[in-house]
Amino acid sequence: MTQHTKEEVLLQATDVQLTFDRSILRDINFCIRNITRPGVLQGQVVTLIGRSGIGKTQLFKILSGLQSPTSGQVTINNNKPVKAGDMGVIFQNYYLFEWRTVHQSLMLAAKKNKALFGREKQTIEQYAEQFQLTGHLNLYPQQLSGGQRQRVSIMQQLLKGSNFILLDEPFSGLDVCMLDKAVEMLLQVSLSDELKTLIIVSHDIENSVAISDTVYILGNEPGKEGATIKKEIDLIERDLAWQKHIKQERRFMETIEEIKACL
Ligand SMILES: Nc1ncnc2c1ncn2[C@@H]1O[C@H](COP(=O)(O)OP(=O)(O)OP(=O)(O)O)[C@@H](O)[C@H]1O
Repeated sequence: MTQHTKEEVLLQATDVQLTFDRSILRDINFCIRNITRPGVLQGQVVTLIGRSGIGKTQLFKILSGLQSPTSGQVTINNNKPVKAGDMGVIFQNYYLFEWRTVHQSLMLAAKKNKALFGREKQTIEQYAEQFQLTGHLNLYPQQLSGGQRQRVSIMQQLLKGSNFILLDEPFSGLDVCMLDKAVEMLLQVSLSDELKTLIIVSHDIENSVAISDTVYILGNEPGKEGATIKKEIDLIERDLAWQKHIKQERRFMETIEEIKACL
């Protein structure tokens, strides 16, 4: 197993319940901790998996502070209840301001981040190079491909300085080639900054697990209404985390089969 330590709590969900006309989510408890490895500073990548209609989007909204649970709470950064705006949220359609150029949108995001004061332009250029968008900064969103829009959305959140980035179906609508690039890019984001925590909600089990260190499977338990965390898989303990070509390994495929059997 890769040598590592789990340190302070970054996010905690405690007894989260969500009820509409029936129970949707119940007894959701989990904790995301900062992980350190000797000589490596990096963030966490957590994936939430569950079959269609189970409650992933509802949990995503609760984690991002966009919806209040019926009871229970989600706290971040030393026990503060999460509120809308605390998290960088990247929705499936990569919403961008269509009337602004990429550079204008990115500048707006950078200006919100006091830590970048005076270095906004330079930081945008650095990220644009890293995300292969240098030649696209003066284009409007409608002139970009799906993959490029996705990269601009992620850059926006990084520039804003969001330490938590929630991604709803980050792999949908991407072709096979772009998929590999998206996986690589998210891995790069998580490995490039110890403070970033990526929380991914996805149907794409292979690709999301390939970049995660923890997987939570949301599901129903027999005789109980409402979904809960049925299983937590620690990919670090299984030595499946942080490896670029993990998808080709048999051990990885076995874990994927285990997850599918749990859905
Ligand atoms: N406003 C609402 N009122 C009542 N029930 C709702 C409401 N919004 C969602 N639901 C129900 O909550 C459940 C969970 O929905 P959710 O969108 O979270 O599922 P999901 O796991 O994200 O599904 P998918 O993978 O298909 O997107 C569904 O059964 C849905 O019908």
